[in-house]
Amino acid sequence: MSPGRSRTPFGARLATAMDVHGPLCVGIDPHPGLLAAWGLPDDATGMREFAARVMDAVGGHVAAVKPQSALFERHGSAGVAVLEEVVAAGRSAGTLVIVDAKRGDIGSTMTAYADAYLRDGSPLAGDALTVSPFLGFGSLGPAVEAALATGRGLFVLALTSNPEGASVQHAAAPAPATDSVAGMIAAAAGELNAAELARTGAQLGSVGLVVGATVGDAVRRLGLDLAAVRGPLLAPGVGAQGAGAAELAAVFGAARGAVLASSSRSVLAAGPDVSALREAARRGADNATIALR
Ligand SMILES: O=C(O)c1cc(=O)[nH]c(=O)n1[C@@H]1O[C@H](COP(=O)(O)O)[C@@H](O)[C@H]1O
Repeated sequence: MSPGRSRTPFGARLATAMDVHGPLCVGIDPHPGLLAAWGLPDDATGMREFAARVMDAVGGHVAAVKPQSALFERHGSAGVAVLEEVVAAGRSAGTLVIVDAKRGDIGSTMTAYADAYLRDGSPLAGDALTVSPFLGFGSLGPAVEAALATGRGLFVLALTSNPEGASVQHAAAPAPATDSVAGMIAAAAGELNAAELARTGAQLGSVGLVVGATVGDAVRRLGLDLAAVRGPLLAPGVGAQGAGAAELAAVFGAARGAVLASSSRSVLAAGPDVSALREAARRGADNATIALR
């Protein structure tokens, strides 16, 4: 894939990858407990072997992988070097890499995060980045600009899978708006996608949302029109956090065609055997395909 402005936008690349492999993203979360279960040391060498096995198993076989940055950062620069290797392995395998670093900062420092995670040639730049809009959606401007300029994508936290998220994300926006905070985030992403899709003619924009598969009836209760976002909807919470096929179908309704279900521990628990991992990912993708049909 050639870097730079000529690259097909992330939303279009993700739509193709989901068509080919099914709507599953495999999270690469080297938790200490998983390293122990795989007989690996809790250090950078253990994480390197862990990540290499996951990439051997699923690289070229799933729509996307999502390395969780904090779990690599635990081992400092040696751990971050392993994260960089995962990004490079995804590129070699032709598998989209969503770096889950949940970055968000005031504009001037957001520019530096954008440079680290969304610039061609940066060793930490995958195909998309998770970002936090809770310093104001506008603070993400430098990331939006960098992502769209380089054919990358963003997943903006909107309705997160953890129970504590509701206390902020379900809150009503300040008057005169009537939307919830999550609704305002969805609307802002939708505006960016409308502009991108008007330019490119693609079906799916590059500014996605994170909406946990565990959020129950929140989408309906808050009146969110997720289909109107016209961007990908990353749905963590499938597997270890308790959501399954029924929850995926119920949470996303008419927007289900844009959903990329995400599972980490429930797939990784099948390791360390590479073929067992690949089989677990296959099963996850098949289940997501059926649930979101
Ligand atoms: O942005 C994320 O990836 C994310 C958002 C969210 O709302 N909930 C959530 O669980 N995640 C991430 O998704 C992964 C879920 O892992 P499992 O619960 O093991 O499938 C973790 O890496 C979380 O940090």
